[in-house]
Amino acid sequence: MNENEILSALYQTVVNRRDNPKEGSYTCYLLDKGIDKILKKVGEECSETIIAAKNGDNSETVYEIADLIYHLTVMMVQQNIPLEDVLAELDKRSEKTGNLKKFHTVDKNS
Ligand SMILES: N=c1c2ncn([C@@H]3O[C@H](COP(=O)(O)OP(=O)(O)OP(=O)(O)O)[C@@H](O)[C@H]3O)c2ncn1[C@@H]1O[C@H](COP(=O)(O)O)[C@@H](O)[C@H]1O
Repeated sequence: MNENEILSALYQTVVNRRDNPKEGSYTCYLLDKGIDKILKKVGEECSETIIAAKNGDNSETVYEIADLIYHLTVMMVQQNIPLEDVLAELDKRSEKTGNLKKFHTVDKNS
């Protein structure tokens, strides 16, 4: 699969699982459990990503980032957030450079 298509294919798979539940699907299990379970998993995978990065273990970090992206995708579908909205927001930001001042005006020492 083309690298640029991977995120949208994952998103579409999750939408398909929501619309056509499949036995044995982990995605269906999460969607069935609901938002609290999904957010708990997002938090867990986020923490595991942080720990892997802190340990300097890049292959473990890559694995945890993939877990995090998957669980964020399930969250987006559950919340009816189109992938295009996130991509559009990133694209909008890419038009602007030199953002340091705007984001760091409060504490000059941090
Ligand atoms: N990318 C993923 C993906 N990443 C992680 N996982 C699953 O996420 C789960 C997380 O594991 P954990 O050990 O943290 O959790 P657990 O103890 O198994 O379960 P709980 O804590 O959630 O109860 C594992 O079962 C992984 O297999 C994923 N499951 C599915 N996908 C994608 O979703 C598609 C559809 O999968 P199904 O919905 O299972 O058909 C797959 O082809 C993939 O593209």
